[in-house]
Amino acid sequence: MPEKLHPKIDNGLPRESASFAGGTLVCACTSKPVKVKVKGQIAHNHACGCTKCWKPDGAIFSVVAVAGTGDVTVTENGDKLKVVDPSALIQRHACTGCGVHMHGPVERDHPFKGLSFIHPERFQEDGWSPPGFTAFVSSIIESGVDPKRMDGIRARLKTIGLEPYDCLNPGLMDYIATWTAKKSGALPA
Ligand SMILES: N[C@@H](CCC(=O)N[C@@H](CSCO)C(=O)NCC(=O)O)C(=O)O
Ligand SMILES: [Zn+2]
Ligand SMILES: [Zn+2]
Repeated sequence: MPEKLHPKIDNGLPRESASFAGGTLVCACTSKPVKVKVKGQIAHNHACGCTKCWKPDGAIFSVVAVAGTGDVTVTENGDKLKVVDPSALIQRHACTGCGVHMHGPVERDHPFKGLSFIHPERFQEDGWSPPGFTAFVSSIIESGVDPKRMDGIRARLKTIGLEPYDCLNPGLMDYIATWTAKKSGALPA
């Protein structure tokens, strides 16, 4: 039996649709669900093994992507949202009814400032861009995964096509380093 990682990746990756122009994220509450509108296609979708990202029951990875904060609007029942950890870089707004993280803007001076982290599996619509890599794989041990399972889990991620990284992928790490170099003057701004 292959390792079960997340329901949206265990049986093949979801298909992107060229016509997807955004959609509505809905929490898991059966009454008064929180709804969040996202304009446009999402970017940098990935599986994440960190302890901070919201995961559905039984999953050892989350699936998380970014959208411009200006393209993310809470449209219904926003009074149910509460920031999980106000000291964190990502201000994860969780539903106090069901626990789903609905959006997570980065507001601090950081390369990701102006981006919001969202969980595309909560879209009512299909067609969002599928995850393309896995971040923070080693961090699943912090959630209690037996280190002996790691070889099997990394092998499974590679089979699915989600290259495992222990931080972010080269594209995002270069993005962060470029921002830092421009800030320090090591590269022209
Ligand atoms: N080992 C830690 C890692 C947590 C972590 O750094 N998470 C990343 C990735 S989240 C989505 O890619 C991060 O950027 N966090 C910023 C934040 O959480 O505000 C752990 O597992 O807890
Ligand atoms: Zn909810
Ligand atoms: Zn994470």
